[in-house]
Amino acid sequence: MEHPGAPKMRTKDVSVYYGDKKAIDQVTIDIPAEYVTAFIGPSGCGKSTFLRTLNRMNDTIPSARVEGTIELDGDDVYASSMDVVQLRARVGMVFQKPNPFPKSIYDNVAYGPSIHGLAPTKADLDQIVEKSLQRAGLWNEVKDRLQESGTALSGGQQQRLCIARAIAVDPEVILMDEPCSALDPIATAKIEELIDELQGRYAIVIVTHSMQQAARVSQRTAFFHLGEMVEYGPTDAIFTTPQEERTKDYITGRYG
Ligand SMILES: Nc1ncnc2c1ncn2[C@@H]1O[C@H](COP(=O)(O)OP(=O)(O)OP(=O)(O)O)[C@@H](O)[C@H]1O
Repeated sequence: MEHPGAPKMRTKDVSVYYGDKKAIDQVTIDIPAEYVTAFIGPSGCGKSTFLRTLNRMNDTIPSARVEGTIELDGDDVYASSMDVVQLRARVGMVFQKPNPFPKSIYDNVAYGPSIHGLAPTKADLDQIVEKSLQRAGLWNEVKDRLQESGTALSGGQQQRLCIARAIAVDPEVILMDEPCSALDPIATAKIEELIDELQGRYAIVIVTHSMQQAARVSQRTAFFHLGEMVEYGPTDAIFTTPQEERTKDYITGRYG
């Protein structure tokens, strides 16, 4: 790695349509390899839509169409040769509502590495499960109940389980779509601490409604408005010396 801000993903002139409606207009951005990048902006401005283009989650929406180019370490994400299952292991995703599989805690984490052939033996798999749960800050809370259902955990624990599940396949990028919006303040603080610990190991992109959260967890912030990326830069600069009028209006609470 040349420097922490070196790009992991690059998008160029990315537009996204739902049918005839344009939801994202020509977004060009470099996502740094070792930073947390926050996407902020008012409701409906396209943050989630753009996030989902990065690992082709929009493929699951029949009316969605993506134009422009997106690269992951120089690989064209939308190339016909791109294996989407592999892509989503390299670019993992954590959703707004924790969505563990209705399986044991162990199986939730073990499933990905098993289907991707990352664990030749049961001992290897055990080790991946333990390491992933540790990294997700959940190991101590669940180590004695790995066979219990993932859905029996609290909301905050379920979200950390989903992060462990993403980590287990050794991703390069983790996309988080408002990962704390269904959580209480204590569970939210734990996820924010966790993001801090994971920073540097993975490129992390987080969509958040909370400017405070963006300021706390990210090193880079992109401000979206009406499908455009209006401004992008170091988080401190976006919040203290925004260059664009629309960014200024948003961070001072004039709309949103
Ligand atoms: N599956 C879909 N089909 C059609 N239109 C959609 C779909 N998903 C989103 N949109 C539209 O695309 C635009 C951007 O939505 P998106 O959810 O990406 O914005 P957002 O900034 O993430 O909003 P929020 O913060 O409220 O989640 C909105 O006008 C929305 O109505």
